[in-house]
Amino acid sequence: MAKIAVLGAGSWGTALSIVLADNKHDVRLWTHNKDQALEMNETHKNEKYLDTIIPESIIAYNDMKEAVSNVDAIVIVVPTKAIREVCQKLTTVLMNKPVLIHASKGIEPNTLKRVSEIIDEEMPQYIYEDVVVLSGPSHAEEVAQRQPTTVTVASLTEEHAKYAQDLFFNESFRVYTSDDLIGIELGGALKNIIALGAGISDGLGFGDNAKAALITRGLAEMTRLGVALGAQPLSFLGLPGVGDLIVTCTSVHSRNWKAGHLLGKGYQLEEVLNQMEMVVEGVRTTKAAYQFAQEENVDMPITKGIYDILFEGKHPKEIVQQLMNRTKKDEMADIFTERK
Ligand SMILES: NC(=O)C1=CN([C@@H]2O[C@H](COP(=O)(O)OP(=O)(O)OC[C@H]3O[C@@H](n4cnc5c(N)ncnc54)[C@H](OP(=O)(O)O)[C@@H]3O)[C@@H](O)[C@H]2O)C=CC1
Ligand SMILES: O=C(CO)COP(=O)(O)O
Repeated sequence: MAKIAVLGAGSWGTALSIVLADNKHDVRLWTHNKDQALEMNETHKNEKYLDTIIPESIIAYNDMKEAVSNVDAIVIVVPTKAIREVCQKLTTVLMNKPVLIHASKGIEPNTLKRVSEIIDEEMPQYIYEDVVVLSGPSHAEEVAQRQPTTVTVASLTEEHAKYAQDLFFNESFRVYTSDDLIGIELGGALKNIIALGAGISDGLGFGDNAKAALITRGLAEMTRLGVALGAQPLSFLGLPGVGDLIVTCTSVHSRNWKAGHLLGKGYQLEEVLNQMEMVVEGVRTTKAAYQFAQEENVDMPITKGIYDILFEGKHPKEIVQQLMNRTKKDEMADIFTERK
């Protein structure tokens, strides 16, 4: 059995800790909030984030140095905007050389870095083994109830992807491997933009046809950007692509869908984010993908429309009109290579 520190005690960090504890690993769940660590150790609950009893074998820590002492693996599960800060702290306290696994889904605006690139940038590579990404259709609420879930892990080395697969794999949590680190990270990040769109569409009162269109054409533009950035196109047909699009665009659990739904109902972005108690990764990732698409000269009309709603104050109905009235085209034209 492995000794594993999970950094980030929100809904996803807690759910992944439960999977690892079910697999009999020694799990240390680190939070930057002292009261939350006390609550979890005393009550075995993390009420703000998950409506589930946490196995007693999971020990919560507020001291990162203690949490990561002599661990074999570290799972980083904080919002993308907190990755740099957590890696900087980790660099000062890490004594051995664990495998790093991350399960965060975002791209950083301005730098346009994926999470594994941020980790590489913030941490000297001699203090960790490798970075593995874990991604796929996996709402924390269902994982914590041991409902059947499938995800994909990817890294630059097969050995470390397989290691992560072994750590998490169990009868309700099926883990596949992939060698496409870029595609698996981008799929999980970019689908959040489309989930915002699906929520907006529902908030406007549109039905299943509009949502199916968003998912399908969203997949086309995710794939276009991904391929331009070096991802394998088939990865977008897998769990972190189509799978995660379906779950996030159609589930009441999705934070991105919920935020989009409020936007579609007419709330302003600031009001929406004030109402959400959990991270809505799609907002920052929309900015990053919009910047990326401009830089790479890739056509991403849905992403641009959502960018305009979020950051340019455009009304969602105006964006729907724009999207529907784009130039006529062949559905599969330049599906992977289209440039503006
Ligand atoms: N929830 C889900 O079902 C899934 C989420 N993900 C991804 O996992 C990542 C985390 O999401 P999720 O758990 O849902 O987010 P939540 O909003 O549920 O929780 C975020 C957690 O990170 C903590 N945190 C925020 N900033 C920092 C910081 N600077 N240092 C340390 N801890 C910090 C928060 O602490 P505080 O309470 O103090 O704010 C909170 O404990 C995201 O990238 C998300 O896309 C991926 C798959 C499924
Ligand atoms: O990535 C997720 C499920 O796979 C979670 O999505 P939300 O952040 O929209 O809840």
